[in-house]
Amino acid sequence: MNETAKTAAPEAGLDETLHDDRILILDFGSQVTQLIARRVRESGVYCEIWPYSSSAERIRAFAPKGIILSGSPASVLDKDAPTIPDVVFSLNVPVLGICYGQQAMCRQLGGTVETSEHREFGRAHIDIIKDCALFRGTWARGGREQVWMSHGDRVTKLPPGFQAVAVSEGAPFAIIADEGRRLYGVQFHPEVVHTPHGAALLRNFTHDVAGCRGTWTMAGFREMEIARIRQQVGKGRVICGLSGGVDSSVAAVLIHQAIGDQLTCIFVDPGILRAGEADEVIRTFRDRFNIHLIHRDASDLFLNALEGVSDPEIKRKTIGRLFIEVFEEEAAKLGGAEFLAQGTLYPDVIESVSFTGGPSVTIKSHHNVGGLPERMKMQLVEPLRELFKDEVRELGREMDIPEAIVGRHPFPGPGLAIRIPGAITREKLDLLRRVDSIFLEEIRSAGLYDAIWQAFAVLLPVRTVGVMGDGRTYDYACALRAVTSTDGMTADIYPFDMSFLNRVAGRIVNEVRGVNRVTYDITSKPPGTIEWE
Ligand SMILES: Nc1ncnc2c1ncn2[C@@H]1O[C@H](COP(=O)(O)OP(=O)(O)OP(=O)(O)O)[C@@H](O)[C@H]1O
Ligand SMILES: O=c1[nH]c(=O)c2[nH+]cn([C@@H]3O[C@H](COP(=O)(O)O)[C@@H](O)[C@H]3O)c2[nH]1
Ligand SMILES: NC(=O)CC[C@H](N)C(=O)O
Ligand SMILES: [Mg+2]
Repeated sequence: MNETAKTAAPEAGLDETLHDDRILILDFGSQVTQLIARRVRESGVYCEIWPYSSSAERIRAFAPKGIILSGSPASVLDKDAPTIPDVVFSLNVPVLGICYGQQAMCRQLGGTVETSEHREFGRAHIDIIKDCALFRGTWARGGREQVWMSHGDRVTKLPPGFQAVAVSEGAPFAIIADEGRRLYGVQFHPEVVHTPHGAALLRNFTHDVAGCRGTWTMAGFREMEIARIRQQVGKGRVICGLSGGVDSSVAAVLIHQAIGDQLTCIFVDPGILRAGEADEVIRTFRDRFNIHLIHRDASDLFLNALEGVSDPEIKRKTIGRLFIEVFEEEAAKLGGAEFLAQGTLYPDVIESVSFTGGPSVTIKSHHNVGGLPERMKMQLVEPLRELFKDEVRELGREMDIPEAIVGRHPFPGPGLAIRIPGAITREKLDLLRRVDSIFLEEIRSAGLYDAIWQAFAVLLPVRTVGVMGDGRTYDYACALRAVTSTDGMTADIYPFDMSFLNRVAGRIVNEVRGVNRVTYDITSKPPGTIEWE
């Protein structure tokens, strides 16, 4: 998805000694590998996800204190099934195999795996038959525990040195251990919330078994990153596209702390922002930070280029290209800049190195990435490329960035243009701004803003018949969308009370002349995406 991330990924590892407690997660393609990383980070331990096919040299150089093997859609019984690199077992560090990871470990170390009649998907129970370092303090012998399973294969014979420590109906070897070599395997998924004590189990692995101290904090990260930015940039000049959103604001403040006046931020008004947004961003930033900020009104440029464009991908690419053009123009006015700062986050990096390796399908081109590397003369500075969104927020709070910025819902660079299916017009933009403001105003006054990941309105390209004040109307319909999420990769709809939706719909139809119908989008992601285009 993210070309820039592709270039960042190979050396995404931290070479500093500040965080020498690190766990390596080898990805075999499970849908939930990212959750393993989240749980490990939450336990205060730095970790990275690498493809299972990573080279032995890289793995050795990373010097992990422990290795976790993810699940996989593959079966170890498949011809050409992915295998665990030998180096994993020669580093003398603890290893935890999860589901496929357990099965592959068993097979490679001399056990047997078979396809089972007794497939388990979803909630299951395991019986603990022995005590084990992996769950010391959490579970004990004799207990019956709830876990989440998703497997068709199972281990049927253990490799030498291993013992079963827990069993389930479908998996006689639900947890296995070779305590001497510190090798562990679980058939279930401790990383998902449906395994209630899964996080504690992973914490036991990283802390008690692997001996990590849990020193990964945002304060430590900030110091390390400031040093790294200084080293990369030297005396060079950096420009940072500042949207007022969480990622670019946190990146800008961090870079400013590192290199001060060598940084110039550029806020572009592309004419597709929400009501009052440009003023608000400029005011908040100028009041609060002493960072050089250029405000460029490029609304005519963007709106003229988007005239008559109805294809979502063409809209996105046009917007992406114009952003770069404007950044380059502004950089030239400053006498040139060697670096462009971006708020790339870890999910972008992970997606680009996913297990399949090959090009994944393009669902949508994010405005700030498509074609960037070939065109750019500037080198990228991406200080947040190892963080998840909630970590970025924590870092922002650590640096005293106001809650109004840190807690903001994400807003996409292509803005309202991708919330008006079909060609956009100034009239439609104006209608959508008014609908959107009412929706957000009501969300704020109901105290729901922070419980929602992102909320917005979409102006539909359909007119419907209505009756108002005994007269006929023939106006636009709109859709409201509100979702919960932790990283934007998957999302659930926010379950508003009907009375809330009623109130919002009533206000929209009464106050926005030109809109006479309101719907609520109840599609989760997947199968939908968050934005409509
Ligand atoms: N109006 C804008 N002016 C300048 N740069 C922008 C603008 N909109 C987006 N960008 C650039 O595009 C990048 C990606 O946008 P994105 O929306 O992912 O991040 P963000 O706006 O910083 O944070 P958030 O995800 O919270 O909205 C930003 O980090 C910023 O560098
Ligand atoms: O800066 C951005 N430029 C883009 O081109 C873009 N497209 C989607 N988004 C945001 O990403 C998250 C996931 O969105 P989707 O489910 O629609 O892909 C949601 O938070 C979206 O708002 C974008 N952000
Ligand atoms: N979730 C997994 O790792 C599944 C592994 C393997 N595909 C199985 O069905 O058992
Ligand atoms: Mg944004």
